[in-house]
Amino acid sequence: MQHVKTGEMNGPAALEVAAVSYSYGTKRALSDVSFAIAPGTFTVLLGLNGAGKTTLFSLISHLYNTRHGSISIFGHDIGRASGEALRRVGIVFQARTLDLDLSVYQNLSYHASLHGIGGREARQRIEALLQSVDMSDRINDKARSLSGGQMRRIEIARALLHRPTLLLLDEATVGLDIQSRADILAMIRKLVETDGIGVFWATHLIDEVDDGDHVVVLHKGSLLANGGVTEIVSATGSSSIREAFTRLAGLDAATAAGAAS
Ligand SMILES: Nc1ncnc2c1ncn2[C@@H]1O[C@H](COP(=O)(O)OP(=O)(O)OP(=O)(O)O)[C@@H](O)[C@H]1O
Repeated sequence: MQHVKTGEMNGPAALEVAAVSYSYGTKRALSDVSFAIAPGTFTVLLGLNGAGKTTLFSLISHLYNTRHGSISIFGHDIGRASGEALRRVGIVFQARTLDLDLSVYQNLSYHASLHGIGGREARQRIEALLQSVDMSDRINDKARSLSGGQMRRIEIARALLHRPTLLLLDEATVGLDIQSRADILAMIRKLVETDGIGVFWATHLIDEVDDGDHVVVLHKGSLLANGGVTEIVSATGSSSIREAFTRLAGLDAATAAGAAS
């Protein structure tokens, strides 16, 4: 297997993962993973099922303790200064997490109050965010009545309520139709452009990667590449990111094709 590491950064990284390993009992899920992502960029965490993406997200969000290695967010260590680190992060988990029996507004205002945001301020933020995810007309509807894509939009709005500077999304488009997938991805890319929010987008879908993206390639718990798409493509002597990924992960054609859709 080839390994590609590229890219330099000045100042504190939005996210720095240093020599992180994690095991479930005897099952090794992450092996000595190190990379950093710059503030305000769209970075793709690309890996097939079982690569370790959700495990890494669980460590970054402090659901699991990092026992080997360290993780910091804008220079704040997730173990030693978890409050400082986590208030800069918004997270959309792979599994659906809305309370189906509450309205859209109630789901969001509950989350706002967890962050100490209440009253008129909460209402204003909720209305502005619902507008930006194009869901204003559903504010009083029960979450249960929304489609999968609409629920994802509400989860994204919720993750942005406390104004994080780094947004993590774990397989955010899973289970959605092609149009909803494209809409959600475009919406998130626009956030990076207009609001300067950094995004760390985990996916197994190579067609979600754009030429200008930073990509972190994870395979069977190991980091295989970390850099710009064009850097990774040229460093592997490939003609596309799909071919680069196939080469890096040592995949056969059938497995690589499965990463397309
Ligand atoms: N709770 C657990 N107990 C034991 N092994 C686990 C557990 N969770 C994950 N694993 C294993 O750890 C490895 C990484 O899993 P992880 O869910 O992090 O990968 P992933 O890239 O998110 O995959 P997917 O896209 O399928 O969610 C896999 O081999 C998986 O079987």
